[in-house]
Amino acid sequence: MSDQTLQHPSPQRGSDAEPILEVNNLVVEYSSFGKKPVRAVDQVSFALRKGETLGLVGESGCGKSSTGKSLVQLPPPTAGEVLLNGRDVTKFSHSQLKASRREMQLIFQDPISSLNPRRTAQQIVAEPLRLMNDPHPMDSALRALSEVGVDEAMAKRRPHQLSGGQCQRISIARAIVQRPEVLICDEPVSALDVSVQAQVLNLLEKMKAEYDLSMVFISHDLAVVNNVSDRVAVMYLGRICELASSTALYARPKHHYTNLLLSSVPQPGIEREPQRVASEISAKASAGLGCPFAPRCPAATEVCLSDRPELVELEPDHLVACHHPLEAGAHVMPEPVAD
Ligand SMILES: Nc1ncnc2c1ncn2[C@@H]1O[C@H](COP(=O)(O)OP(=O)(O)OP(=O)(O)O)[C@@H](O)[C@H]1O
Repeated sequence: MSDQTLQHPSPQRGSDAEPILEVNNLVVEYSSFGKKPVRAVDQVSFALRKGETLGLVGESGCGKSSTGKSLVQLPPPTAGEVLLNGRDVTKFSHSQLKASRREMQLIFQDPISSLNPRRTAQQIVAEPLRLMNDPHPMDSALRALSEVGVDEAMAKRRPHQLSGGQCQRISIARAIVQRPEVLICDEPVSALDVSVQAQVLNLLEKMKAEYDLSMVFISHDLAVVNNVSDRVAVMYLGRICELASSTALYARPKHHYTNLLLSSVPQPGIEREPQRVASEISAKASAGLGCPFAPRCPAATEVCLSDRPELVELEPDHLVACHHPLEAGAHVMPEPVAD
């Protein structure tokens, strides 16, 4: 298989697989002086099963990055639990947190700016190894870099002398040498040229299999998320609105927002009508009650404006937060609400 072709993820992990990470009622708020705090993440709960890749998808600003960063306490969440192997990292002391950071590594979107510009690739990867008391950190760094496809000549260069794809390989090596159990990848390929995206995704897959990692994969790109994930959580305005296996979610979405996202992926030869929404529903929903998607939802009714739907398991391993979930086989654009 060519290095540019996307390989498929490992076989799906069953719902009985043990969770390595459990997130309960996570809230992230940003405060700025004299202003009302912005609630970026609102009561988000999910479990990451051992060995799986869980995709986190949604439009820009829905809270994906805030969720990912708060898992590694950068910054810590405003409320909620983050249980790594059953231990709540939000309650950790400074030294416990330092030790646990190794277990959960974050890969950032912009690889060049996430690396120290004054260090060579080899020094960057050697740094955590030194902290881990590796007796030969520079040699080990070189081996780790070679494993991710960075040769000795490139290892002597600084980030600005390398391409985005090469820098992302260095970020992956820096994370992997710390032998994490969980990798949180925040839009790891969206800043890269399309031609190198598949190479980096394949490298992540390879590292995941080799080092027995579990992964949270954050992206706004539905196609990328589908390719790499065992299960997918869809976020809308700070909340998870649907969570299911990638096969079920893409073939039989139950939430109208997931359906809208899937329908807006351009398909050759298919033109879709834009959705219209009743102005009365828009006005009521902007009061902040009920379902956050109601102003855009073609199926919204009174109950959607007054009661916030909880995320419930409608089918085995398929969770939806909706008062009027789509029936099986309804993966088409529903009729818009009349004005
Ligand atoms: N440091 C911050 N201070 C204040 N508001 C923030 C901060 N970071 C994020 N936000 C706000 O929180 C909300 C969620 O942002 P977040 O970056 O988590 O979303 P996202 O889904 O990852 O979007 P994107 O893909 O565009 O990064 C947005 O309204 C954003 O403006």
